[in-house]
Amino acid sequence: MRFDILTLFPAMFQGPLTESILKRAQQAGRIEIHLHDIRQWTTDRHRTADDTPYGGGAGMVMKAEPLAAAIRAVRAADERPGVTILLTPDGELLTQQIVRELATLPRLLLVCGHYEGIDERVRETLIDRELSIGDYVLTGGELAAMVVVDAVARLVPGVIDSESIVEESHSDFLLEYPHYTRPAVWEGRAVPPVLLSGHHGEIARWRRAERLRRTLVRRPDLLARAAAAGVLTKADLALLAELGW
Ligand SMILES: NC[C@H]1CCC[C@@H](CNc2ccc(C(N)=O)cn2)C1
Repeated sequence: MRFDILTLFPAMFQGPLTESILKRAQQAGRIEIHLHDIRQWTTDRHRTADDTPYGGGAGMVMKAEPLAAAIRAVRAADERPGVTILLTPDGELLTQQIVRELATLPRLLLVCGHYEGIDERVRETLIDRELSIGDYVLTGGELAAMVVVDAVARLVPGVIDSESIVEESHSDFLLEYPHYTRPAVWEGRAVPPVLLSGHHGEIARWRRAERLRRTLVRRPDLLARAAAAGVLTKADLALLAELGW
């Protein structure tokens, strides 16, 4: 899978995309990440990428010409079809379901805005989808783009071992079961005995019950979505009834 990131600050991506899992995934050729400095497509001496807003008001707006030229040039750089996404607080809220959908694409172009926004005419003509990582405003779209790359890349086959994806949080709307490792007793707190029993069926049932209980307590909204999606078994529903759901 190929990611193209269009930004005014490519250097911001050193670190999250050059360390650990994403670095290894790139070295293994599972994913490609290409950074593009939007200023490369400015044409004036001052390399102007933003300007004052029509209608007045504070702040600056990203100019249409450089951004449009950058998007068109980057799209043309690879024949794989891609979806062009603007990261913005006004966008559709990112969920694991959307992440899974994006992970099936051959290519993603992520546009990182800055200032007060980007010229609306670019949004109307060249942006396919607008996504938000949450209801808060950041200084730029770069951190949001890193979140999207991280969440999507980890679902690309071969990037992480597929077992750990099966029962993680939000995979089926439910939260994760609690995790433990050695020592068996830590500061007087013992690991739940069932996990040391070696009874794999009981362990699976205990973990499923923990996922349901934690989701009920912490994120009842997700439980409703799980029920609507039909991912709750009869056993799940019986247990939830016991828990008062
Ligand atoms: N009008 C402000 C807005 C104009 C366009 C550029 C963004 C950059 N900042 C962002 C980007 C994304 C998110 C998010 N929640 O995904 C938050 N903040 C700021």
